[in-house]
Amino acid sequence: MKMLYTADQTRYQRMTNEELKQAFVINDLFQAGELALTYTDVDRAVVGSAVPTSNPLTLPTHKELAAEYFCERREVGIINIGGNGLVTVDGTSYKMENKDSLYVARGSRDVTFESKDSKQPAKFYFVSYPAHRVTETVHIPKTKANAISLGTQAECNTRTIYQSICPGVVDSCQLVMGITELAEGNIWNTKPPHTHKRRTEVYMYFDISEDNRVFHFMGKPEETRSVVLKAGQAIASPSWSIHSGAGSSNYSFIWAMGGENQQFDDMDHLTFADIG
Ligand SMILES: O=C(O)C(=O)C[C@H](O)C(=O)CO
Ligand SMILES: [Zn+2]
Repeated sequence: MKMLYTADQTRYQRMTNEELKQAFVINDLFQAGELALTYTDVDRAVVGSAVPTSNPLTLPTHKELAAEYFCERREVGIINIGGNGLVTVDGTSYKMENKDSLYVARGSRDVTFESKDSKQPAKFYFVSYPAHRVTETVHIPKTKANAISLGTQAECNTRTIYQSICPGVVDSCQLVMGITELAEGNIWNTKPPHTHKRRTEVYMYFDISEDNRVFHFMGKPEETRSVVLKAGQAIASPSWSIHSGAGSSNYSFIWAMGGENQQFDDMDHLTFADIG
């Protein structure tokens, strides 16, 4: 398991592009036939992916978790961004179509990932946080997520937020997770930007072609930096940092949060007059 140690709110200001990427970006996700895991220092989020091809892949435990099995004291949110697949939790199999979510509760012993067709493999993305109580494992098809439409074409930020793991949909411990999809011709997410000191967040961008990029803005509002990301890369956002992006085309991203509360709307909103 890789470790991601993020930089603090003074040090990031002096970093080069490459140093910012090393401190905040996870860039080894979605390798065919592999399961990847990164343990971060943002609320102890573990960020990973599994792309099963001919064989199923199993969620392993690691020394850093100090646990007999991965979910002994952890919850996991999984979203499939690839072909149809299956996630099996302690003998129960859940069909995972494109953009379906699965919440895996603390105490689940065995978690395995499979693709229906190895030529069009499922691409499972997941984020895990420590969990303080045992809840239930729940499958959330995309159609069951809270769908919130935001933005305007004139401001290039027409988008739909799908909240699939959040209070009212799933009883989770810390985790709040979902997908934001930008409509064609729209490029801005999280506009205007915000922070939320109560929670940290991880964004993973996808559904953008190889020759396009998302310019992700991070840092203290008055001292922002951009990090240029391509499809399949994730970026950790400490509680003091804005997290917003503009793409060279439209795209989607998965956001996941952990921390003090689970209130999606508990944000410290900014205006562009606050951004430097
Ligand atoms: O486009 C948006 O706005 C978002 O997707 C916002 C994120 O979900 C977020 O940052 C929640 O705190
Ligand atoms: Zn946020």
